[in-house]
Amino acid sequence: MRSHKVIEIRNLTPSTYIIRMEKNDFTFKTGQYITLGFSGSIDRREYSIYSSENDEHLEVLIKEVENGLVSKKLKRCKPGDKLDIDGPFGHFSLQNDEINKKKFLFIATGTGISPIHSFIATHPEMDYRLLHGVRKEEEAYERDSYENGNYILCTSREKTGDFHGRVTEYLKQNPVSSDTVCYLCGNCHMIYEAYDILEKQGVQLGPIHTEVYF
Ligand SMILES: Cc1cc2nc3c(=O)[nH]c(=O)nc-3n(C[C@H](O)[C@H](O)[C@H](O)COP(=O)(O)OP(=O)(O)OC[C@H]3O[C@@H](n4cnc5c(N)ncnc54)[C@H](O)[C@@H]3O)c2cc1C
Repeated sequence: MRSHKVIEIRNLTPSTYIIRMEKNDFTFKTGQYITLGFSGSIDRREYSIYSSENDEHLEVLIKEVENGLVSKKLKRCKPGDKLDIDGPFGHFSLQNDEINKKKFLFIATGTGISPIHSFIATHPEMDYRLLHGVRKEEEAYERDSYENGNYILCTSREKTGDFHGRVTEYLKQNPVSSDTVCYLCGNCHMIYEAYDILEKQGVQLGPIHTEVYF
């Protein structure tokens, strides 16, 4: 376990924030996650790494969960506080031999965009489309990080996104070519449904990568 000093907190919405920490000698493969909590506390939770492999600091994107213990506490952390990190963990990662050869479709709901942000920030030259499913437009976390036209915001509660409806509805109306490599990250309902739709569209199931948050 390592202790990392908080550098800054970036509030993206009233409930969602990014914690930037010192990286020290921590290394990870883009797509992996850490466990995070205040130094000395036994309460820790898993958070995907938002920053790129090459950034000089480490960032996580967190949504405060109603009645949540750790996501609420971390929202109150301040520059200079020490956080304990364990990891990196997980196998949600890109295949080196595919990165510059394949077409990618990333499908994320809510903060499930975090490891995808890390993929794209680490490999900005990738050929990708990103479907981001949220309730409201304000949850389009730092959409300027993605190349114009590659990011499609699907809003289910407002008509303010690029598409009004869930990512799964977008997928049904906009079929995917079978040579696409798909990565899914977010809530399990979206993942199960999107998986079925992609299977019916003939996308080989091997290259579908999933990460279920809870
Ligand atoms: C591999 C992995 C990566 C993750 N990466 C991220 C990430 O990058 N950003 C992020 O914000 N979260 C991420 N999570 C979720 C995170 O680990 C916590 O579960 C979340 O922050 C809630 O913790 P808490 O202590 O605040 O809530 P808890 O005190 O554990 O739970 C309080 C209540 O909220 C419910 N709940 C728990 N988690 C959620 C949730 N995510 N949404 C809605 N309700 C919930 C519980 O069922 C419970 O009723 C990830 C989870 C996993 C497994």
